[in-house]
Amino acid sequence: MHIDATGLGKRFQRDWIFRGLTRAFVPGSATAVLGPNGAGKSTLLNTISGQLLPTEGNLLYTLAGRSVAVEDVPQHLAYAAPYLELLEELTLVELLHFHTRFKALRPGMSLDGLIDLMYLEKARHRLVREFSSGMKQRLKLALALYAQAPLLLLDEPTTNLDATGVAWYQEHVQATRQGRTLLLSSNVPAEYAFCDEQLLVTDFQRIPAKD
Ligand SMILES: Nc1ncnc2c1ncn2[C@@H]1O[C@H](COP(=O)(O)OP(=O)(O)OP(=O)(O)O)[C@@H](O)[C@H]1O
Repeated sequence: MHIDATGLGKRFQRDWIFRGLTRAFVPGSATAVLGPNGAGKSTLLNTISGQLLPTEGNLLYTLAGRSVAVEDVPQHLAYAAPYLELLEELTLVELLHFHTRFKALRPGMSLDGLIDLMYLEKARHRLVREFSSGMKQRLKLALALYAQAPLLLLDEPTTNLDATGVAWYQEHVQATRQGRTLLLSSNVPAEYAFCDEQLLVTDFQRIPAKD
């Protein structure tokens, strides 16, 4: 998906979180959205995903040469973030069946294939609520990475992962990023080292107020 942000700004009450952001995000690119805690990385991802309305500026989405209305962006989007919860009252297999009714897996990937690559074969019939935080994170990431979605947003993707989990993430993000538009919010170099673009949110916080 091609995304054109023009003069994008977001304000909560009187505070501008970012302002004057003009940038294109293109298929095949991976952009690391960087900045210290509270800088506005998640706010920017949520604005680009269409879940938060910008206070000013425009976002235009184009897919295969056709414009996409902001309300239709979710159907083209896969999003993994610490604040997006899993349905923990389901078993792993139940959750995968439920989730993939709304968000199909990419061609060639099956539910069993996904369970295998997450190393969760023994947990097929366990409630997700009983998973460790690292198992839950691998599940969130696998659902996003292997979704059939041209726009991929990852917020702090290695949260709760140990060194093996981080290596697993690096392998699978590389295996699935081709042709997608990827934005990744992070403070951890191991998460974003592969990204070809960087966007420092604090660069968009010193814009003089017009009002
Ligand atoms: N719904 C909201 N209403 C008011 N203020 C908000 C809201 N959401 C976020 N903020 C504020 O916006 C600022 C940016 O928050 P955000 O979560 O985007 O930062 P972040 O860079 O992702 O931080 P972190 O690295 O800690 O995850 C913070 O000051 C936060 O308190």
